[in-house]
Amino acid sequence: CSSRVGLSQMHPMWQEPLEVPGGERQSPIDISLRKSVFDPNLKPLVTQYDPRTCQQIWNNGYSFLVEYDDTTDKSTLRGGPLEDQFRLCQFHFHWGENNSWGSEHTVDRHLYPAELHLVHWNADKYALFEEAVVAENGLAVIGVFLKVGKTHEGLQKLVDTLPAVRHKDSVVEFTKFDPSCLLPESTNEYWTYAGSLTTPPLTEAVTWIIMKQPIEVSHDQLAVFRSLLFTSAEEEVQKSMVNNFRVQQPLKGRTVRSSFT
Ligand SMILES: NS(=O)(=O)c1ccc(Cc2ccc([N+](=O)[O-])cc2)cc1
Ligand SMILES: [Zn+2]
Repeated sequence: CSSRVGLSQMHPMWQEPLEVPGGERQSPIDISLRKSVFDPNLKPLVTQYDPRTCQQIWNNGYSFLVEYDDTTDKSTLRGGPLEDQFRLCQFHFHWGENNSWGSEHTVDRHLYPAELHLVHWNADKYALFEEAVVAENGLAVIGVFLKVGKTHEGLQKLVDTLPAVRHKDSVVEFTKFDPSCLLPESTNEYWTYAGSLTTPPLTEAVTWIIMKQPIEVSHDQLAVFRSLLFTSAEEEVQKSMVNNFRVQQPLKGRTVRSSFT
């Protein structure tokens, strides 16, 4: 998908801008269980992902992105808090240097070792990803927490490809991958709130949908994530790609809704 737009200004430890102009709905946030509000009108999520739209994996110098062909409505998300149909553009992860931290969102301040983001844009309202990115609620990102446990069989195909994209700007073909294998069994229990991209350009265009149930991956699978590099092959000093998460942002009066009591 075309999320390559605007990535050039991104570099590993990009300086955290103190305040994004009009930053009233920044992400990530801490999800407080007692402050979230059950909304009985929230619908079940409907994902329809076609593995044939999976194209490649790209190390963009901040994470690795699995990119999908989003020129048709073959891989879509609708339902949940969403009014429109959204197209899957890419998914990527954020993780730490060890298993004690790495997620961007937290639940009652609980940190997970990693977090998956499935990025979708509103194809009912916009013709291109680039348009949706700057539009209020042009994007919908599903967040899934990762915890250390048994090996995730579906993830292993992806993990085996990572050494081929060790350096920044490397790309490798990656096909026939169905990202629904990375969703928890129950996708009916989630939190949702209005937020932003967690990396530049930090635009406030995202409806966040955070799954309550984490997925389990093995210690060794996470270790392969950490073998990736922020730096390109030409650079003398190689830097391990770890801690690629943003610090938590103020809620600023926003309400986090839950689809469950
Ligand atoms: N971490 S996250 O909030 O899910 C996230 C999702 C997608 C992107 C990719 C991206 C989104 C938009 C742009 N842009 O408009 O220049 C550039 C890169 C960046 C960050
Ligand atoms: Zn992300």
